[in-house]
Amino acid sequence: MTDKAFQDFYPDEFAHCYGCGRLNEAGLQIKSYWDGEESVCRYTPEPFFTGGFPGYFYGGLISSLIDCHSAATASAAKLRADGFALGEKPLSRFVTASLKIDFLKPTPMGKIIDLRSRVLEIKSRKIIVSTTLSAEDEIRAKGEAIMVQLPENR
Ligand SMILES: CCCCCCCCCC(=O)SCCNC(=O)CCNC(=O)[C@H](O)C(C)(C)COP(=O)(O)OP(=O)(O)OC[C@H]1O[C@@H](n2cnc3c(N)ncnc32)[C@H](O)[C@@H]1OP(=O)(O)O
Repeated sequence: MTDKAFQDFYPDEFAHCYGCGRLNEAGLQIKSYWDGEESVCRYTPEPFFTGGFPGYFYGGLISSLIDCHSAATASAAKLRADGFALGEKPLSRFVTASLKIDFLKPTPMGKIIDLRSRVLEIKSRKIIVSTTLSAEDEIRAKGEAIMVQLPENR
C-alpha cells in the first residue's frame, strides 16, 4: 500500500503536464488513487476558473480534469495488469488519442469535484477509460477516453 498518487510515480520527463505534472508549479497538479476497481481524484476549482456564467466551472477545465485523470488511470491500470504495484516499476506514458465529454449539468464553483474512472478495455497499447465528474453528489459530466501507450522510443 502507498499513500502516494499515481502522478507521484510519473518519471520526471513526463511530469510537466499542465493538468497532472507534479513538476509544473503553475499547473493543476491533480492526484489520482485507486479505490478498489475505480480510480478517484478530488479537486476544488480555483475561484477564477469560471465558465460562461458566474458561479459555474469552466467546461474546458472539466475536460482537462477528465483527460488527465483518465491518462493517470490508464498508466496505473497497465502497471496493475502487468502484475506490479505502484512504485515497483516506472509508469508507462499514455497519451490521449480520443476524448469524448458529455456535459450533463452545470458544475458549481467552490465545491469539491469528485472524479471516478473505470477501465472499460485493455488491448495491447490501448486502454479505454470511462469517467464521471460529480459535485454535491450529482454527476455533472461524463467522459470516455482512448489512451494509447507511447512506444519506448518516443
Ligand atoms: C507515466 C506518465 C504519464 C503522463 C500522461 C500525461 C498525459 C496527458 C494527457 C494529454 O493531454 S496527451 C496530449 C494530447 N494527445 C496527443 O498529443 C496525442 C497525439 N497523437 C499521437 O501521438 C498518436 O496519434 C497516438 C500516439 C495517440 C497514436 O498513434 P500510434 O501510431 O501510436 O497508434 P496506432 O495507430 O498504432 O493505434 C493504436 C491503437 O489506438 C487506436 N487509436 C489511435 N488513435 C485513435 C483515435 N484517435 N481514436 C480511436 N482510436 C484510436 C488504434 O485504432 C489502435 O487500436 P487497435 O489496437 O484496437 O487497432
